Amino acid sequence: MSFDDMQKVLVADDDAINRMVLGELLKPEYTVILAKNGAQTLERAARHAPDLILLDLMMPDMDGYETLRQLRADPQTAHIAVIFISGLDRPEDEANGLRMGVADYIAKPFNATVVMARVALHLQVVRQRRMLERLAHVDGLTELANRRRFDEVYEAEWLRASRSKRPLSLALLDIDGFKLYNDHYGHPAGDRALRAVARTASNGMRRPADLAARYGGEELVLLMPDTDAAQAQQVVCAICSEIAQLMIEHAASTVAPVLTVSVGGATLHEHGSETASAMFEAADAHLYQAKQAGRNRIVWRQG
Ligand SMILES: Nc1nc2c(ncn2[C@@H]2O[C@H](COP(=O)(O)OP(=O)(O)OP(=O)(O)O)[C@@H](O)[C@H]2O)c(=O)[nH]1
Repeated sequence: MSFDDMQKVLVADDDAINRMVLGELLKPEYTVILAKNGAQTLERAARHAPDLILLDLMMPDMDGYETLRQLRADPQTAHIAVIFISGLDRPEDEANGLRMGVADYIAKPFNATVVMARVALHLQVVRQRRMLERLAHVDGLTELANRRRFDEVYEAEWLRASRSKRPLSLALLDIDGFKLYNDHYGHPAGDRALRAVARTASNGMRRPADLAARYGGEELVLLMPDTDAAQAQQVVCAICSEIAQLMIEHAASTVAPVLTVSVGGATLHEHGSETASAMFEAADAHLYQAKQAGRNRIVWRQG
């Protein structure tokens, strides 16, 4: 396992000896981040995105409860698993912590083997949760985001664009004559071609906020926040050329000797007053026009 693959544990304790003991204990197996008070915990949690926080309940200035409340209030740190560590073995502290959603509660003085076992257990839960989230959001064949993920992101980006009056571009990309391709080369070859097109589309998206998703069958959707129509068409045009340059033979195509795609696009502009679904329908109508006009082309509208 490389250093980067190691899960990160943040140890928050005002007592230097406790920090050192816990740090030394965890260091062989995890990347350890130390914090000596609540404020440092919040700052380091946001900066390092640890997988788990061991949080001392009794700290001066900001105690564990308040630190936890502030961690939960920040979307960046809200989902980090927390284990409370307390010098007082009081059942009400344990109950309060669990009620506030902490994963576990360890009473001091702690036993090293038990601490390690509990940390390992909760980090395993974190890994499993991430895997489930990934499975729920990723399309198995193409490994692009799936339709559910796209719907979530599109809704959020559309609201953000309307509020900030920044442009938002959306493109629907559909393989030309894919039924003929499957009929001619077989379904497994169709799957391979679809994966290659998906990879090319995804590689062609340049910014971190861009999203390529599989919308259905052989239809992909590309979402480009903060991108105007001219910029988006440039990106999409480059992706279409890359797809043609894959030179995936398509002998049955009525369009070209290689696999091509058609694209319908729409851009939400500063003055746009439509809804997210109307914008999607506009892109879909343009895809239909691109197909009607002979395929292997892009039709775009600026709204
Ligand atoms: N191999 C493979 N084929 C798929 C997959 N999803 C959808 N398809 C096929 O894609 C084809 C889409 O057919 P149509 O909607 O008629 O579109 P088309 O043949 O591409 O024709 P145009 O889009 O009009 O150019 C169907 O034959 C589907 O079976 C998939 O995951 N793998």
